[in-house]
Amino acid sequence: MSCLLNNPDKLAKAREEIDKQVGQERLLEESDIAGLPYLGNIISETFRLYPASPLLVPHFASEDCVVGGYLVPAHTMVLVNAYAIHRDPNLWDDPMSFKPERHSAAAGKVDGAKILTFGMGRRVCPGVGMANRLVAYTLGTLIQCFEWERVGEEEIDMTEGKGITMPKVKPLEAICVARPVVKNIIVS
Ligand code: HEM
Repeated sequence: MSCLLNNPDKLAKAREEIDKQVGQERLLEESDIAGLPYLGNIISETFRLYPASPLLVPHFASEDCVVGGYLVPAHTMVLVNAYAIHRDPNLWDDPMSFKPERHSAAAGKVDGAKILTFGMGRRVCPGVGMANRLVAYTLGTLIQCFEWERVGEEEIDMTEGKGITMPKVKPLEAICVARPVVKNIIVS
């Protein structure tokens, strides 16, 4: 939501997609999510720039192994810096910009190996499907039901605080105004 408030054109595009696909007469449902690719692109782009677990979870080499050409001796703790990989200019065009369009089918499929928000391989997060659905369902419903605006002219402060899940230093404050669907649902 912070990224969208700093990029109102992207928020408007997501709202248009939801209005076209779902409308204002009923609430968005889980089954609508597959038909909302732009919403999915927004979530992928947010997970790229702000992975909730930027160093994933510590791994431990039980025996000597070679990863990407580097010897990892037995009993070494390995941390994967997903945050740095997701902002690596060798991997991403204009890496610091919030561009959901880069994940679109039209832009070509993003190599899944470049996005490590949920880890990868044998210990990949088993909750990935549930997490993606919940985030899409929640964000999609917030966009469908309310007009969102920044409190003032200033951009939302995205400064990252201390902590393993990268909290924002300044919690998000925003203005929301109910859209017609809220009245339609409550009245009916
Ligand atoms: C946005 C939400 C979530 C994010 C970003 C996330 C991210 C991660 C990451 C980075 C790991 C470590 C992968 C690794 O070892 O390299 C992990 C592991 C795990 N996650 Fe999630 N997760 C999310 C939601 C969930 C949900 C909803 C569940 C359960 C319903 C879940 C259950 C687990 C479990 C059990 C593991 C340990 C897997 C293992 O070590 O074999 N996660 N998650």
